[in-house]
Amino acid sequence: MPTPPPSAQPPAPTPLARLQGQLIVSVQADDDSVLRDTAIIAALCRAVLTGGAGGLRVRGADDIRAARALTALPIIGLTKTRHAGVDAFITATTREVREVAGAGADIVAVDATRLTRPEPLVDLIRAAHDAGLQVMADISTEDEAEHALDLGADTVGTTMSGYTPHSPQQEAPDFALMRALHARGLPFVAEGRVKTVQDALQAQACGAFAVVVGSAITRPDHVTRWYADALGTAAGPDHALLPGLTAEPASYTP
Ligand SMILES: CC(=O)N[C@H](C=O)[C@@H](O)[C@H](O)[C@H](O)COP(=O)(O)O
Repeated sequence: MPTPPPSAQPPAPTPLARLQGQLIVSVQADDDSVLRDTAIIAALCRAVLTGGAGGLRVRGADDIRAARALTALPIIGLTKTRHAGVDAFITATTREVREVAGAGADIVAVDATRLTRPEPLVDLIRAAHDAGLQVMADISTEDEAEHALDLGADTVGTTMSGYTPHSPQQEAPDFALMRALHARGLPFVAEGRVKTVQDALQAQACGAFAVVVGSAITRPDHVTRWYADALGTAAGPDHALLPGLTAEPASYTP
């Protein structure tokens, strides 16, 4: 039977469509963490892919390239940069959008809050689409979500709730925001302080089309701190590590 012409074939699902219902694992390490090393990030990516992650969220060109070499599953890429005089820090410039695209991400996460920003959000969205990437707009409120989607973002993430002064400061994921987005028919990824399987299930029940879990899976230093603080046994690295060893990254090259 002859192969149908390309136009007759169904279009390939978009990276976001492939993430529907999936667990996305954010594999990032803080700059002052001993885990802040691309080889370690790559090993963590392999571990979570083995465990059943349906996608990855990865920061910085080197780590995105390392993740790309491991999987064809969707990768959400981002940068985190403190820009002089402004507050937005998640992929806030078109140069960084292109850097994330060049490193092989499928989706770019951009700061879509109303924090002060170096470049207009609409320019970031356009740059991403021009580079063939979908856009996940990281927001902290319903209004920010609506605005980002109006400007052409492909989805929003609740990532920034709790990290802007105008959103609720709380330990739990922002389920109220999730419910509000769902009630307005706005597509969203649940992200931010999803710490337990129960949290992830609740996020799904609130209408999330995918759930991102970061620290609870890939930041053992943070998770240990949660337990130690709760038990009242927290000791600093000076107490725990032998002289000469620090909690600083071993071989990080920015
Ligand atoms: C606010 C901010 O900078 N969030 C960052 C965004 O990429 C990451 O540091 C978080 O780990 C990620 O959002 C996942 O969240 P959690 O680690 O809580 O599961």
